[in-house]
Amino acid sequence: MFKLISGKAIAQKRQEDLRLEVENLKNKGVTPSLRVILVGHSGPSEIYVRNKKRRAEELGLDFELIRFDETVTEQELIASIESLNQDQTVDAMLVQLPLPKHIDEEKVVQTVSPYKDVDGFSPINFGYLWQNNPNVIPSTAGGIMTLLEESEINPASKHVVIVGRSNIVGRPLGALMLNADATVTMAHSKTKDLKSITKQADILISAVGKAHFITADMVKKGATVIDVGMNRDENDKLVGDVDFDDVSEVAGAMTPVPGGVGPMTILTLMEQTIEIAKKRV
Ligand SMILES: Nc1nc(=O)c2c([nH]1)NC[C@@H]1CN(c3ccc(C(=O)N[C@@H](CCC(=O)O)C(=O)O)cc3)C=[N+]21
Repeated sequence: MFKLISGKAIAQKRQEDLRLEVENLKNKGVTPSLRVILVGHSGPSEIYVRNKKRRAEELGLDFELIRFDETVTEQELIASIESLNQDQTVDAMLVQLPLPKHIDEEKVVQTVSPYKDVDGFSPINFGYLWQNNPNVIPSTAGGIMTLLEESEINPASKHVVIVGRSNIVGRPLGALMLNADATVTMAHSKTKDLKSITKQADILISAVGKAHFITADMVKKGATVIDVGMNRDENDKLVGDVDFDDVSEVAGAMTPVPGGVGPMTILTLMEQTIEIAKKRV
């Protein structure tokens, strides 16, 4: 029996509860506010940010996009973050990644106040997460946990294999899975004989960024497969890392792209913005 896990449907279902929460907060005089800093005009970032804006507005959040040209200096960017750190009307912010090469991403991420860091990328929030005492968590990883929970797939005592070790997905997801009592294997580009490892996964998560990367021969029968990839194929169509038609023949449950992890990322971002704002009440 094969189950398609629709992140889009789960996010929609939770969106209504969130809207009511925002209404409640507004009645208490608090409108959760989110600022997104976007540098440059890369196609994918434009789409992700547009989706964030749309969801935020549907919920009635105070949302503002702060744009910089790709020639912005590191100093200018940091000054803008520092002013948001000070701004009492701002609950939460994030700097859309990746940044142009002349800007030190680490330095930028470290400038965001840990209290307003809705992405959970600041070293302090990362540390809390790895100590099994999470505060704000990276939204893609958090969204995947919600998606599994809503699908009644409990990672406890399961073998979870994560392919990809980025700071925005693989690493934080590893921590969340460990916190949820999974046995975790983190595989990556230097892993030898990847297939022998992915084949052992009860839950396989791919966050690699290569179309058709995960094929049926890498998947155990009945496994849950979560696709974090956002790639363009030969025909410029949005596809994940997982060869969907091939893998759906062996997997027990799977997320599609689009409509899988992406909408859950945005939902988690909204949830966490609201959580931060609640502290003001
Ligand atoms: N500081 C920071 N925080 C992030 O959360 C962050 C980031 N940088 N950089 C890039 C990744 C990627 N990401 C996505 C958000 C929405 C969709 C999304 O809405 N996807 C839709 C479709 C999108 C489309 O139509 O292209 C879907 O999967 O159904 C995908 C990916 C957030 N990220």
